[in-house]
Amino acid sequence: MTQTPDECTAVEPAAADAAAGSTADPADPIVRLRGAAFGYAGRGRVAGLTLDIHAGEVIALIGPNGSGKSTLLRGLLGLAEHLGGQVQVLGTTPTRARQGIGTLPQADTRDAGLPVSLRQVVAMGLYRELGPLRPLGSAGRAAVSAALQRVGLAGVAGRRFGELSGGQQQRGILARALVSNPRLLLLDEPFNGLDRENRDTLLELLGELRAEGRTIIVSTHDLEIAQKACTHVLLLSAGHSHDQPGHPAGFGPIGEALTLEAVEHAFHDMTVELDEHTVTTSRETE
Ligand SMILES: Nc1ncnc2c1ncn2[C@@H]1O[C@H](COP(=O)(O)OP(=O)(O)OP(=O)(O)O)[C@@H](O)[C@H]1O
Repeated sequence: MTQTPDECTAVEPAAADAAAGSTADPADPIVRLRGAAFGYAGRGRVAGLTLDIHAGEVIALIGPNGSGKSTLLRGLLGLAEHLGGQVQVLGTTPTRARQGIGTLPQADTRDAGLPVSLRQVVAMGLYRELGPLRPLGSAGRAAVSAALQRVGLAGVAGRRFGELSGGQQQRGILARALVSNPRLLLLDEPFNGLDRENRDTLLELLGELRAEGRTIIVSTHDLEIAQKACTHVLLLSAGHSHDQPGHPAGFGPIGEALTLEAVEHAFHDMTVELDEHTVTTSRETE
């Protein structure tokens, strides 16, 4: 990952889309942002993003609540509004790139009550390619089985998704993200609420995915995960007031950019403590 100066003036999203176009070169970065801003209802929630993420890099996305981590991940999928700057994902626009991206949204955004089996949940990861009404076919079924095997859940494939433990559901959603063999994975706090065993399993899996050369952006508050599984860190800081968008506070290889000073800078109005492996924060005014 290289950090470049914010040399590109913001352009209209439509112009950025046209620029992204179909001229993708395999050597191009997987994600290229130039002064990018994302938000909702016309209001920027994260802005000033200028960076390149290259194939095989695993980025830990760290920042206080509300700094825009989820908004950035959603922006890369075309699900949050692109409000300025240039955005290129897999050589094209986020919306067009979406099919090539595996995602794991935050646990609280999922509907675990749906009457579907784990196998059906994982198969949903193929519907963007297949279309929802097309049968999976033998290749699709084999991909679903392989993804379930990979996350250690082959034995519970037929169980109703909502009956699985939180850790199993999380691994199931990761299988859904992996089933289409994506080049880019966007994982939003995949370790939240996991017990030690599930956390270790996921950490090991992340290491394997990294070794395979996949590009991954993973938001986390867990520094041990950042240090063990990631090659780079992007620190986001919240705006100084509620009206201001979050913005980058540090960016680079883990060994250089993930320091206590940098984390304190990102969590600027909070007291930061690093326990065994987690960033714990409290408001200075508390
Ligand atoms: N769908 C939405 N519509 C409007 N505002 C939103 C929406 N989702 C998030 N926001 C707002 O955008 C800001 C950034 O939120 P976001 O969820 O991206 O932060 P985050 O860094 O991921 O936080 P957390 O660590 O709590 O998940 C917050 O002020 C939040 O209230």
